[in-house]
Amino acid sequence: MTWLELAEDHPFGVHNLPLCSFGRECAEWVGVRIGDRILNLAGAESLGLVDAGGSLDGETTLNRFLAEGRPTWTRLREQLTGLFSDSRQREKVEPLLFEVGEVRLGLPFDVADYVDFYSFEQHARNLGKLFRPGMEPLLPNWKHLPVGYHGRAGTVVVSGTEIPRPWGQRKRPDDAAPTYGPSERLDIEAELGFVVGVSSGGAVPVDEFREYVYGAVIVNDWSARDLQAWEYQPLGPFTGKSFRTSVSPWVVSLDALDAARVPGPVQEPGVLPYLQGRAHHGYDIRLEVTWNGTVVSRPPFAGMYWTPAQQLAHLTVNGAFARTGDLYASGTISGASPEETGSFIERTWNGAQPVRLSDGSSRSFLLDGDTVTISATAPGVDGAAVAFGEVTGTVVQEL
Ligand SMILES: O=C(O)/C=C/C(=O)CC(=O)CC(=O)O
Ligand SMILES: [Ca+2]
Ligand SMILES: [Mg+2]
Repeated sequence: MTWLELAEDHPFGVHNLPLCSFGRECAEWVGVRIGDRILNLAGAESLGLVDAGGSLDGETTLNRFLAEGRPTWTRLREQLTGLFSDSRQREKVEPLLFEVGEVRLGLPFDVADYVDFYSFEQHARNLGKLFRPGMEPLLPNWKHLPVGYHGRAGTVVVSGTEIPRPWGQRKRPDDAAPTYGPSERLDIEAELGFVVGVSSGGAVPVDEFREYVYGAVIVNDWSARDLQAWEYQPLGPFTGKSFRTSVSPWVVSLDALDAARVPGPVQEPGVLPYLQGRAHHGYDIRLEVTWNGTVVSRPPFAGMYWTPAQQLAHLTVNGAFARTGDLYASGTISGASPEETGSFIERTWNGAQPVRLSDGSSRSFLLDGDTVTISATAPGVDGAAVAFGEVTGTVVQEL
């Protein structure tokens, strides 16, 4: 129960409490969403209403708080639950509340490194068929390690940021030589991104996942398929993906996702010991992809082959540090049917089966002016959903 007059099952109720960076005029703070409002956490800590070791007071991004680690994360969650449940706190808390619709939402944390995996089997099979026709779609390493690459942290942007159509080299099938120009096959990738809080000195075992990772955001890994297809061999994605990557403004904690945990998939062949552990579990998170207002797919995260704990173990197994603010994305989420795919190259099967939008037009890849919005929810306690909010972006012509 809360004095905030929220419906019991509000998807941003006391069971969720996602963190953000927000601002008004020239001021900026860190905050927490409750219902359709945001509590100014920087202000709350400076007034002594919460205590996160000074990591919120005066801060405009979550990095210092994320670096504090699990005891502080748990304490803040308990303190906030207390503040929002105890009606005697109302008088002190209310002046620090802002309507979500009246603020500007920023990138919630400074992104340190950005890694993107390729961990959904159906997606890997689909892209294998589309990029390497006639070959075995799943390459020999795929079931032994979570395939991934390092992306570009500096071009991760918050939801609502415009996406200029990237230009680059592409080689059209009938052309003898590559040409330079705007991408003609601009696509999305619907993913979840996990946010590292605590820096590691090296390898993070599967079972220490919760000590290092704070929570998750929705990711749209915009992808220019024509640039990608021409440039990617043998080193992997480069300018076809590095131009922008959008994230949702709310960081949902692993604590809020406990009720959504599902067993990790059975992995056959078995994996090496460093990829094993009890924390090998997934999450039942359901995404929805909307193209100019028409829902075109509902990708199911629960079917992910490599789990977030295994991905972190793998990306640090060589002794690489994980750092506060690292973002590692799951890979495109694509279930078995076209209506569950997380990219348009799969949804339209390379343009062979365009999708019809509610305005009567049809699409294969993105046109200038198109808007894509990805939302996500997970089951929470007592039947109340945990919302991630959304990540949205509109493609604009680069002048
Ligand atoms: O198989 C390929 O060559 C293509 C791979 C990608 O496009 C990367 C990708 O989709 C990563 C992801 O799952 O998001
Ligand atoms: Ca991707
Ligand atoms: Mg990208």
